[in-house]
Amino acid sequence: MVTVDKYIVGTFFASLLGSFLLYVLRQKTAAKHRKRDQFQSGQHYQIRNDPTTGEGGPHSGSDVIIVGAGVAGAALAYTLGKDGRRVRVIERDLTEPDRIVGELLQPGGYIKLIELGLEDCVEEIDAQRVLGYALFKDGKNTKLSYPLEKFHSDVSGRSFHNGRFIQRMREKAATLPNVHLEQGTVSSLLEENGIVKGVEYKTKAGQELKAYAPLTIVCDGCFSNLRRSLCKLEVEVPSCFVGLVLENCELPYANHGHVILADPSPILFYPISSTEVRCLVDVPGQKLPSLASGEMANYLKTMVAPQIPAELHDAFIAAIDKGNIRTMPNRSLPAAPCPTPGALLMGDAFNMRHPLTGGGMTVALSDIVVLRNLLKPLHDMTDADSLCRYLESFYTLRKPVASTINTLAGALYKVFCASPDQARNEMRQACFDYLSLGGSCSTGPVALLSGLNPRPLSLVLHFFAVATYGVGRLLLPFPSPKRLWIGARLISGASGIIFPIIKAEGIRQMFFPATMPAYYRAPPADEISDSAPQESK
Ligand SMILES: Cc1cc2nc3c(=O)[nH]c(=O)nc-3n(C[C@H](O)[C@H](O)[C@H](O)COP(=O)(O)OP(=O)(O)OC[C@H]3O[C@@H](n4cnc5c(N)ncnc54)[C@H](O)[C@@H]3O)c2cc1C
Repeated sequence: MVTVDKYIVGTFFASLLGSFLLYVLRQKTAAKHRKRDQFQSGQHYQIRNDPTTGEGGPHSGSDVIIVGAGVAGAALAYTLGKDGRRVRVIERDLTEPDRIVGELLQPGGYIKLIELGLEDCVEEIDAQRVLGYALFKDGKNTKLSYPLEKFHSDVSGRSFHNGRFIQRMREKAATLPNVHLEQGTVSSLLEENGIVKGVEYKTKAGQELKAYAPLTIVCDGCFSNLRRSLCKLEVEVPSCFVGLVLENCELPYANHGHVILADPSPILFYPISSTEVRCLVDVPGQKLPSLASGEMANYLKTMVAPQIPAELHDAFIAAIDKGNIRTMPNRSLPAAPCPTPGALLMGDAFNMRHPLTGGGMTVALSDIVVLRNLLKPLHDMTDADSLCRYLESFYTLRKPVASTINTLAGALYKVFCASPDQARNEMRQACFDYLSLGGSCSTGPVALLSGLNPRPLSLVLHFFAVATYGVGRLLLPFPSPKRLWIGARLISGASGIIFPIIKAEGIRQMFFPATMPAYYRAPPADEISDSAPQESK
């Protein structure tokens, strides 16, 4: 009897405790949802205990101003905030972005996300795991898996709605008490004697304000208005992407990106949620068929639809008929900084590559890791000149990762485009067949593309292995003068593709970074301190 009583009393208290825990959990979840809703409507943000609002005067409260809270700005704000910096972020629009960019994060980028402590930002957004690519050409296809065997089981690519990912990062950054996120459009950098002291911006209410900090990091994206004085502007626009969302369809290879080597240029498909597939159709040049006149819908139906896998055809046509067709220019901008005391460029404002390989976010996140490590030992950043000299090493240290991803994107885009030139088409076919060989012929290039092994030398070796493979096939079993000639043009065409890109990246920085003096630059002595900012909890 006593045992039964004990059992009843025990059960009573256990259920009481259970109900209490359930209540606490519910309250927490409800608060989390309320906060998420506020974030999505953009109402949440406000400056907390920030003395620099308005004309606060030089460096009165922030260590760093970040312009733009997109992929780079939001991740950077969290990273520097976590390291104890007082960060002020000014973003033009804090509502959830709705864009066709930055939807596939390569596994190399996901690893950087882990290094920054931001990996939970791809959770709760219906992100999809990406395990590799499938390549389609002339009715044949081949599956190229990411070489993930040596990594933690959680590591893979992730694809998602860009806006949801960004909103999660903004939300996480704003949880830090020393990060202040506000809505405003920065109109100019405030410069005194060649040193950037801060920014001038307009608030949502139309008020014009100034903000000051020892370091201003400009992350205002691909259409940056502020980069003009901070880098050499050599933006190229080789093509545009036309974006559609396909619903209710299954990709031929689940959890894979799909690249169709179509005519005139590639078409991409990848999942962005459990029910949606993003399609990006590349259109060479800058002039697009008109959306308004229906020319675009006609182009997609007559020129593109016949080239896509049959499984996707109906959903593709339905997406065109639904009418939500978006376009974006595909820009490339080699990193060519004009080091300026008090300011730094990051993200697409600084460096862009063709988005065919989905490398932009990986480069941005990798750059943030490099910058974080450089800034970590610094206590005081007020000596703008010595900080600027020290940060020149950033441009060299970022090179192995950034230049490999950039070069591959530019070269692959050119190789994957159809061409009337027979030598170029041989190279395109050789590339498809080389990747289909499997083994290191597929894992090597995929490791480069995914950011898992971003080594410039490996890139050049694989690129010329493809060209040699193409020439070998032309010459075997019996070379003819015509085939010899095509082979020679193939090699010269391959060189003509890759060498200008490498030159723009900087041969020495790319292949021999350790020979650059900036590589060894030490932090300014009087700015290092034992009491460097502490990590925020
Ligand atoms: C069509 C296309 C598809 C792409 N797909 C991929 C992909 O699948 N994977 C991948 O890794 N990369 C992809 N990229 C590249 C990727 O989108 C970028 O590399 C990445 O978004 C760069 O982040 P960012 O923070 O520099 O710019 P953004 O994410 O664009 O953020 C810039 C932010 O600055 C704000 N801003 C701008 N001006 C001001 C101002 N004056 N004041 C205040 N705020 C301002 C903007 O509102 C915005 O929030 C793609 C690019 C294109 C063009």
